[in-house]
Parts: sequence; C-alpha cells; structure tokens
Amino acid sequence: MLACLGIACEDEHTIRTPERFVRAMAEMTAGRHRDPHRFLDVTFPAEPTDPGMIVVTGVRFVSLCQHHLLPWAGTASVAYIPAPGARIVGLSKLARLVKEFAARPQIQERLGQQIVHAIDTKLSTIGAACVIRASHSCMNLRGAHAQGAHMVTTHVLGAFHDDPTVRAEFLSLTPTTQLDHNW
Ligand SMILES: Nc1nc2c(ncn2[C@@H]2O[C@H](COP(=O)(O)OP(=O)(O)OP(=O)(O)O)[C@@H](O)[C@H]2O)c(=O)[nH]1
Ligand SMILES: [Zn+2]
Repeated sequence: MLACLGIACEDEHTIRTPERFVRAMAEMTAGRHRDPHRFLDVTFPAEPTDPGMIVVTGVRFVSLCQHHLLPWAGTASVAYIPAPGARIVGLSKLARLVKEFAARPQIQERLGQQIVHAIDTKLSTIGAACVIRASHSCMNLRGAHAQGAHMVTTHVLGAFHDDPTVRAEFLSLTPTTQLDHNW
C-alpha cells in the first residue's frame, strides 16, 4: 500500500509501518473471532413482579468502518424489559456486548441491530432497544469533510416498537449530548 502511494518505505520511521499497520488492524478487529453472545450467558433472576425497564447509557466504543477501515466511535444506549419471571444480566455485560460487536469491521446500522437481536435471542424480554450516536472519521476527516457531523441510529424490538410510551420513556433517558468524538 505504501509503495502504491509512493510513500518511502525505507525511511527509519516507515520501515516497520506495514507490520505496525497490520497489528493495529488486528487489534481493532480482534472481536471478529469471538462470539459476543457469550456475555449474556450468566444470568440472575429478575424481580418477580414488574421488573421495569433496564437502561445503560453512555457506553463508549470504537470500531473500524467496513468501507474504509477508518475509525468510527461513539456511544450507545441499550435497554430491555425482562418478561415476568425472566432472567436479567449483569449491567457490565451490556457494555461488553456493545464493545465486542464494535470490535470488527462494522457499520453502524448493523451494530445496533446485532445488539438488540443478541438481547432478544439470549434473554426472555418483552422488548429491547439501542440508540447509537457516532462520528465517522471517513465522513468527518476526508471525503465529505463533514466535520462535526454524526450519525444517530435507533433499533427497537417488541414493546419499544409497539408501545409509543415505552419508546418515549427510553428515548427520554438517552442523553442527546453524549458524544465524545467530534472529529
Ligand atoms: N450507512 C452507513 N454508511 C457508512 C458507514 N460508515 C461509512 N459509511 C459510508 O459508506 C460509504 C461508502 O461509499 P463509497 O461511495 O463507496 O465510498 P467513497 O467513494 O469513499 O465515498 P465518500 O466517503 O463520499 O468519499 C460512504 O458514503 C461512507 O460515508 C456506516 O456505518 N453506515
Ligand atoms: Zn468509512
């Protein structure tokens, strides 16, 4: 790639760049060989009646854009409502789930979809939801040079899809200012 670009490969700073680049790509996509669903294997009993809505907000992640292999990063808010008598997971597992699905060549739409489907598949819920706000360096720093622009996606299943009040409660709990990366 460096040779194609006419970038000197023999410079002392560059001589090991191919190896560094591959190591960096491998590190940033290390989750591609792992199954994020495993984080939802350990469960606990939910409260027997009215388990309520469980929300974790501000989960930071970094990923690699599948089109350009450039970083994109942001925050996710994840929610679910356990079915009566169902099992819940430890709070940290929702954060791990987000970060693990992000640790592969990824697009934002798929990340949100994979998160809600994993929760829906592994836990007995009456709904799951995910809002992601992210900056994509391929749009912010090159190409369109849309500095400061960011992408917001929502994925909702079950009650979050069917019941506007459930959806509104969730969205009211996801801060709109929660974006650390603003390239
Ligand atoms: N929908 C979606 N698009 C993304 C995501 N990440 C990057 N992209 C877009 O993927 C598209 C790739 O389109 P191409 O036209 O093949 O790439 P390009 O010629 O580099 O386009 P520009 O980025 O417009 O210069 C670009 O529009 C990116 O902005 C993502 O997570 N979701
Ligand atoms: Zn891109």
